Formats: sequence, C-alpha cells, structure tokens
Amino acid sequence: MASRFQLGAATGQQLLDPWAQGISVMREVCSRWSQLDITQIGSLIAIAGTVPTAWRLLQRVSQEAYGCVRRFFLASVTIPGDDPLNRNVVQWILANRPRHCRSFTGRTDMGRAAHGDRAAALKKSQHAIQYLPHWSTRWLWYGGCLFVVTRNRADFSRGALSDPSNDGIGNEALTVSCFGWSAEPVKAFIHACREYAERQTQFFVIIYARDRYGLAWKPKARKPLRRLDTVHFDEGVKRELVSDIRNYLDPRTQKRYQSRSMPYRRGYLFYGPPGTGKSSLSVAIAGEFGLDLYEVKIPSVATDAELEQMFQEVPPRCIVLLEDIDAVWKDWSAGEKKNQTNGQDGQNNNNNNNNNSAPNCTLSGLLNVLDGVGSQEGRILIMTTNRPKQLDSALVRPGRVDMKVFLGNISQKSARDMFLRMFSPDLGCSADLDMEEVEKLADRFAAEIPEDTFTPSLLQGFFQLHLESPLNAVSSIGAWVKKELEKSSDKDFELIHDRKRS
Ligand SMILES: Nc1ncnc2c1ncn2[C@@H]1O[C@H](COP(=O)(O)OP(=O)(O)OP(=O)(O)O)[C@@H](O)[C@H]1O
Repeated sequence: MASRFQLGAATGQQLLDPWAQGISVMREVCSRWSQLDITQIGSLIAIAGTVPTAWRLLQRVSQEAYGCVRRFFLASVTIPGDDPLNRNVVQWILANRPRHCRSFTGRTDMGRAAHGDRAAALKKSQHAIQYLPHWSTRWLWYGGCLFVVTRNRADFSRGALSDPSNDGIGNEALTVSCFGWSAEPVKAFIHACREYAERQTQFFVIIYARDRYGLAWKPKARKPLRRLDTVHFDEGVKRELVSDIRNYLDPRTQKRYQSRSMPYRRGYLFYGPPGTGKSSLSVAIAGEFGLDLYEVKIPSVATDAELEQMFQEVPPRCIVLLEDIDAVWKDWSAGEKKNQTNGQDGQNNNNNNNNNSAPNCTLSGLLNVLDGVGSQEGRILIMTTNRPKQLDSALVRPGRVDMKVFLGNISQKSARDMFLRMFSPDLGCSADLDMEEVEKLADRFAAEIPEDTFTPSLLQGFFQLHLESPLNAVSSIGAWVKKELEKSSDKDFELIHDRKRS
C-alpha cells in the first residue's frame, strides 16, 4: 500500500516522462525484493565489468613476476622434445606423480591389444585405452630442492599424441628449473631420471625405428631380455661369436683400433633358412651386452641422404639391424629389368621408383654408410639373410662383414636343449618330475628328431601344442615327425632343404 501511495504521489512531470517513471518503478521493485537501491546495482555491474580486465592484468603481473623470478632466482635446463632424456624425465615424473591425479590424457594405445575383455580381444581392431596424467607444470621436491618442470604447450598441441607411433611419453620440450644460482641440482635431477629409466629397461631390449615421417629414431618396442642359451645353434660358433663381440666392445680394443688408425666398427652376417633364429639371436645379443637395437628397414628409406642421416644419428654403442638384406636389392633389380623391358628409362630407378618393393636408396649408398668417411664408429652392424649367395660381394667383404654366422636346421643336441628349456622343473609345468627324469625324457625326445631336418621354429610350433606335459610331448613326437617328413614331399619344403644344402 505504501508503495502504491508513493507511486501515486509522483509529480506530474514524472508521469509525463516514461523513462523516469520506468526507473522509479524498477527502483521500487528492486528495493522491495532485495532491499537494494537500483543505483547500487548499477555500480555493482560496473565493478563486475572490470573484473576480467583486472584478472588479465593480474595474470600479466604474475607472469612478469614469474619471469623475473626465473631470470634472477632460478637455474634451468631445457630438454628438446625428441631427445631420449626427455622421456627419462617424463617417466620419472609419471612414476612419482601425486596419488590423486584427476586430470588425464586419454588415447588409444596402438601398441597393445585389449586385455581382460575376451570378447573385445577377439576383435582385431580393439586396442587398450591409455590414460596418462595430463600436466603442463609440475612442482616437485628432489634431493632437498624444489623443482619446477614445465612442458612446452605449443609442442603438446601439435598433435604428437595423436601419432599412433608415439606412446604418449615425451615429445614436448621440457624446462627443468630449481631455485638457486647453480644448475648443478637440475643436472643431478636429470641424471637421476636417466638412471631411473635405465633401471626400468634393464630387463628389456629397446628396439628403435624411424618415426613415421622418417625424421628421428623413436623407441618402437621393448622386448624382454632373451638369454643366449635360448637360441639353439652350434655351441662352438656361439662361443666364438660372443667372445668376438665381447672383445670388440672392450674399451681397450677401441684404443687399439684408434692408435692404429683403423675404423672402430664391426659387422656380422647371420644367414640360414627362414625360422632358424637369426632375428632371435640379434635380440639375444643386444640383451647380453646391454645394447639397444636400431632397426633399419631399407625399403622405407627415401633417399641415400636419409640413410646416411639415420646411420649418423645412431648412438656410438648400439646394434644396427638390417634384416633380410638379400630381398631388398633383388626386388629392386627385378623391378628395374621389368621397367627396361617396358621401354622405360632405367636410370630413374635409383631414387624415384614407383615399384613398392623397390628401395629408394641405392646399394652404393648403403656401402658408403657402412664404412664411408662420415660413418659412425663404435656400433655393431648385424645383417640377416636367407640367401647369402645373392648378396653383392662388396656388401659382405671384410670390413663390412667381419664374421659370418650360419644358423641351420636343428640338431638332435639342440632339440634336447630345447626340450629341457621347455620342461625345466623350475617352470613348474612338470611338478611330479625331477630334473633327472626330465633329462631322460629329453633323450628319448631327441632320439626321434632327424638330424638337421626341421627348423627350430617348426619344432617350437610342436612344443606350443604340448606345453602342458613333457610326457605328452614325448609320446606325440614320433607321429609328428612322420607327418612332417611326409609333408617334405611338398615343393615348398624341398626348397628349404635345397637352400640348406646350397
Ligand atoms: N635357433 C633357435 N633357437 C631357439 N628358437 C628359435 C631358433 N630359431 C627360431 N626360433 C624360434 O622361432 C621363431 C622365429 O625365429 P626368428 O624370427 O628368429 O627366425 P629367423 O631366422 O629370423 O626367421 P626369418 O628368416 O624368417 O626372419 C622365434 O619365435 C624363435 O623363438
């Protein structure tokens, strides 16, 4: 009633002015509902309007202040995104992350199939989802110092995480800083990260391959260490090979080579029929000597210059693996001949060839990087082939290949060793049998295997079907051998035999 009376008491001038009348009505309503004067609300809105500007100002000031603190009170080390150290630091941070992390990056893990869900695992396309803690700045204590690690966000948004070959660790430049005038604590922290990462990989062989753009070496897989005694071939040759590599890696050998102006490099050729353990031996050697394996796939190397760059970027102590080297230039020459019969210009084939199987780099390009002037010293080169006779003699001459190792079909002794490895009482699969009994079974088993006839991979296939019981394996081996020998009348099998004999 009071307000109606007040409205009614408005002056004639106000009644004529609709704007003033509207304001006074709003003022009445506001004061009735919120006890506030509308003119005060206007001030509040005006103040609220200044908040974003004030916030931006505050951010600028804090950034400037942080910049000043960094410049005058922080020592820092920046690690490029593609450097292996970058991974080491990120791995350490992920392992020591706060327990209650709430912000993650989710991505499809292209490396592993889905675990646990059987139905999903049957679908070939199903991959696990990987959740990695999402962070751009991380504060942490290490060795009594406060550190801040910042990630370069520009790199982060460049899509590295959507690259299937990227496992989500590393790739963004990192800046590691700590309070103080000296960078020594930062260096100590980075060193600790590297030691941590090395401890994590000591039971694995890390296999590196070129990234999908062919620009840098990236870890492609890590394989559990494989002991050398799990690769069965001539024991004498194995001993000779291991002692040759041990001798080569001895630091005194490097000095001896250098003092005599000899290039410090060593090359090996593993040859033999398919499935005799050439790749397995390469991985086992890498594990035995604690070396990483750098895989070169010649057909996907675009040019000789790229091949040269790849060899220059491998570390001094590592194994460079060139698999099935015979297949590479054989296909190339076949493609060349085909083009020539088609009346095309064979000269163009060296680098820009449309034939998918043809390498884009040349044999002379490879010969150059293997022992050319700019070639990296200290690495071990392993080439594998099924057809050593088809290799260019320049590729396997001493200096490029210093030792040739034949891996052939399995002997009775190796078959016995394989049996013992499969059914060792330590594995718990033959709980009721002691070692002596398993050895007797191994003798019976080996007696059934014809000497140098089956590839070790074929025999491994047999074991895969009888892993649950050594007794079963022994009782089934006779029939299996008979069946496989009958198959030997197949043309393919004869080819393997012929290759072995040649
Ligand atoms: N000598 C061997 N000792 C133990 N296992 C072997 C041996 N040879 C092959 N195998 C087994 O057979 C499988 C294939 O072996 P691997 O790939 O090393 O042969 P490879 O000679 O490199 O074949 P390819 O020439 O076709 O590449 C592996 O699982 C490996 O464990």
